[in-house]
Amino acid sequence: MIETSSLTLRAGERTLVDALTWRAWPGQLWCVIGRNGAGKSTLLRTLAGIRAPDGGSVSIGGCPVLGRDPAELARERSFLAQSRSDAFAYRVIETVLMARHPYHADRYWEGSDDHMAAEQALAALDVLHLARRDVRTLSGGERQRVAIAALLAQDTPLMLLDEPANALDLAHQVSVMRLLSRVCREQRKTVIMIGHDLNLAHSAASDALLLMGDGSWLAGSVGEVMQPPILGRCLGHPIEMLRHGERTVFIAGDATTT
Ligand SMILES: Nc1ncnc2c1ncn2[C@@H]1O[C@H](COP(=O)(O)OP(=O)(O)OP(=O)(O)O)[C@@H](O)[C@H]1O
Repeated sequence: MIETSSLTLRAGERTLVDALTWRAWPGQLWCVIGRNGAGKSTLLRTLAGIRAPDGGSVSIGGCPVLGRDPAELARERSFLAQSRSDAFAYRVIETVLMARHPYHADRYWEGSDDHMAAEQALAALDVLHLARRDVRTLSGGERQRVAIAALLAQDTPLMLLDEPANALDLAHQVSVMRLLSRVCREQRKTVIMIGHDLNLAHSAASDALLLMGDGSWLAGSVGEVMQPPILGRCLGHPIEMLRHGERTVFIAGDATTT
């Protein structure tokens, strides 16, 4: 479980998040929603313990994230950054095996269990066939799926993902959302992801945290907070919600009619 207490985040003169007191439980998949610059990535980095809060605190499993032993923290939470650069010619399998290092207390080399976890994660992301490739030769979407595979292989109770659907084609956007939803449900993990696609978010998430851009925020179940008037205020554009069979579909409304 991750929780924040009166968490405040600032950037220059702006308050991005004001006094966020919030909890996410095992089995929940939260989507963080807000317009560009609202503070979503800043929040996710703070939840991961990579950035210090400007006020308040973040705890994972009941212990503050700041000051935690890095190896211990890496067994508690994994983090997918919005972008990455590959300076070295690692093979795909090696980049995923690196995610297993938090489990190596007294050895450097990976064991057969690590190889199995890495290969299973690559297969789940449909990139096992790329295992021997130099990561620098991958397409943007392939590289993103390898990064998500590394997160799965890290096998932490809490997964934090900054725009996991970035660079993915439609089929992989849907399959990655289904995968995250499944690991949440079946393995009782907690997933917090940032996403700009309301339809993907609604299809996968159980809960949503809306950052309104002025420091205020709203947290609740998807049914409670993913409502057109609230989303419209959050995103600065009218949103319409349609029913299509069993599905809920969000579309951008006509700004000139409001
Ligand atoms: N060092 C800094 N000084 C001033 N402003 C900063 C600094 N670092 C970040 N910011 C600002 O903080 C705000 C929040 O940035 P953040 O990356 O968290 O936004 P975001 O909601 O993830 O946006 P996006 O949807 O574009 O990814 C942005 O307006 C950014 O320009």
